[in-house]
Amino acid sequence: MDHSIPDKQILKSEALKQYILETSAYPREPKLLKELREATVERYGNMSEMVIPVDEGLFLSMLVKMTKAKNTIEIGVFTGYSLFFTALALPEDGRITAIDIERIGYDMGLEFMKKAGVDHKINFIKSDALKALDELVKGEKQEFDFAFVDGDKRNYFNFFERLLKLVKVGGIIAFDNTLWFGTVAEEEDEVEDHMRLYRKAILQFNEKIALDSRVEISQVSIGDGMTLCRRLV
Ligand SMILES: C[S@@+](CC[C@H](N)C(=O)[O-])C[C@H]1O[C@@H](n2cnc3c(N)ncnc32)[C@H](O)[C@@H]1O
Repeated sequence: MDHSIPDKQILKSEALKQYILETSAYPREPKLLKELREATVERYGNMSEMVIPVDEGLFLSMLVKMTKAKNTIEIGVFTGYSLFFTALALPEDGRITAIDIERIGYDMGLEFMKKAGVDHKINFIKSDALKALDELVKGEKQEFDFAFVDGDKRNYFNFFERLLKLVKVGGIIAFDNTLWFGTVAEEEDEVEDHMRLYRKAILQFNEKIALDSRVEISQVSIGDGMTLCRRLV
């Protein structure tokens, strides 16, 4: 009999992903978030895949609560599914600065956030994220406790440099999609052309961040991969 320990690869199949979603994620998804997720699928079809999965949303919510974050920042809003999770997790006087180059998706999500009574926590900035971050760095000093980055993969390291100035020492900067649909572990010629540009950017980002002594990191195998960076200096 083979008693060897199997690989620590948790998601072996699509069926296992569905098991996680159906057993522990969907039953815990707040009603208005479910409505927003479904409305996003209806309006955006395949593009709705950009939204973080429900289990990752629940993880994000728990991170915000565990770190007792009050002032947070998000890059890449789309229809606001991850933003909504964060806004619900924040205390009543919490604040989230949300940046996206487009506003149309946010406006759709905002209707659901208003119904939940959390819209007052959100400061939406319609801008290219790098430009907005540079302005925040130059502007009146403010410290964020937590950051979630989910937009413009090519600029992840540039965002990281700015966020290191904006997030407090001990604060968390979380980067989404750091496994880029699993393509980080595939050869370039196995990867579809339209996925290659961001795959390359994510590969470079992952290598750089792994060696960066200014942060402690943890690569979490949830959703499409989430890398947590805790600022050390
Ligand atoms: C993956 S979606 C965000 C999904 C969202 N976090 C969620 O889970 O519901 C990425 C978003 O980043 C935005 N984006 C892309 N490039 C950007 C840039 N340079 N500056 C700001 N936002 C950008 C896009 O408009 C898009 O809405």
